Amino acid sequence: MTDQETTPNAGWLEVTVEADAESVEAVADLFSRYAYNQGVVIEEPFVQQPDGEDLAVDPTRPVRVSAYLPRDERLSDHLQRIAEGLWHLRQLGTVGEMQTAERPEEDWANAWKEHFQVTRIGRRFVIRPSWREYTPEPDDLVITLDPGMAFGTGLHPTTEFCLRWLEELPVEGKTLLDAGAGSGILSIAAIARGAAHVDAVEIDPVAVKALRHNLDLNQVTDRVRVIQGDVVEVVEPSGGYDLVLANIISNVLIRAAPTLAGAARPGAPLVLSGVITQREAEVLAAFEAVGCTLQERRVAGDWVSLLMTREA
Ligand SMILES: C[S@@+](CC[C@H](N)C(=O)[O-])C[C@H]1O[C@@H](n2cnc3c(N)ncnc32)[C@H](O)[C@@H]1O
Repeated sequence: MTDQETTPNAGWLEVTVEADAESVEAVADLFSRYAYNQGVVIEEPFVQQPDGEDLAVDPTRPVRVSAYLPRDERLSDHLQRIAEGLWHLRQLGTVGEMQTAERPEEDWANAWKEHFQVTRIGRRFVIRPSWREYTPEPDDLVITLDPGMAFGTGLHPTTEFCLRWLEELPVEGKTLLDAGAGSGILSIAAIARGAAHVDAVEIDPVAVKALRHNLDLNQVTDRVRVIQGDVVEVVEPSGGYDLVLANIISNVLIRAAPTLAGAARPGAPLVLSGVITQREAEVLAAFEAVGCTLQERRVAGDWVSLLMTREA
């Protein structure tokens, strides 16, 4: 967590819901409106393979979304609103019943932080939560993160897809667009791989705060420009980027396809992530319609990532 100036003292109510992949972001958004410092934990049933190669999601474990609500005079009102919100979300997807658990005040620090361990992704990237020690191996590219409420701890398959592409694609000396930058994890990773410059676009002001903080932590503020706003409105469709990264939900990707395709220089790759398999065909069609060609697709459980190139 970032910016925890004061912590309420009356204890916490932890609320948890299990949801399908498509509903997770909406549930997390709902919880974040009432959670302390808008913090939400998403536990993806994702397991890292020992050989570091393949991604795998454990289908026997559901996705869990949880948050800590302060035990204050607004609690019952907030629970009511969450219950209403969950009811609406159940009309659209699979969202389980809300579970609650009392948490004493002293659980707070650990409850947040125990979820985030030092994690190796691919051969070289190591995600280090800012409160954990890590001694790097010679080739490691360490990304120090304080995820706060922003998406992007490296633990989510959609982020991992992008990190693996970043390890494989030519990045050195290039100019990148990170559309939907969240915590800034991909922008920082790109700079660690030798990118010359990244434009990091993020719509959510709370995420932008975490993003700036993480750029500071990694001392890359001079090479990453933060642009707050909707990617469709703030990105130049003639941007001439050498690589476009977009880990955003399908609806936004589809809407932003002309902008993102235009932003890539002719022949440049676009990495699309955040796509659930049910929406893959629509996302693909949207990008093909604006002159992009599929090069490769990777799948992990319900999630798919597409590597496309803009026509030369
Ligand atoms: C799935 S997260 C990805 C975060 C990070 N890039 C990663 O790979 O882990 C998607 C991010 O896109 C942001 N976002 C959603 N719609 C957007 C839009 N129209 N323009 C810019 N950012 C957007 C969200 O606020 C969220 O932080």
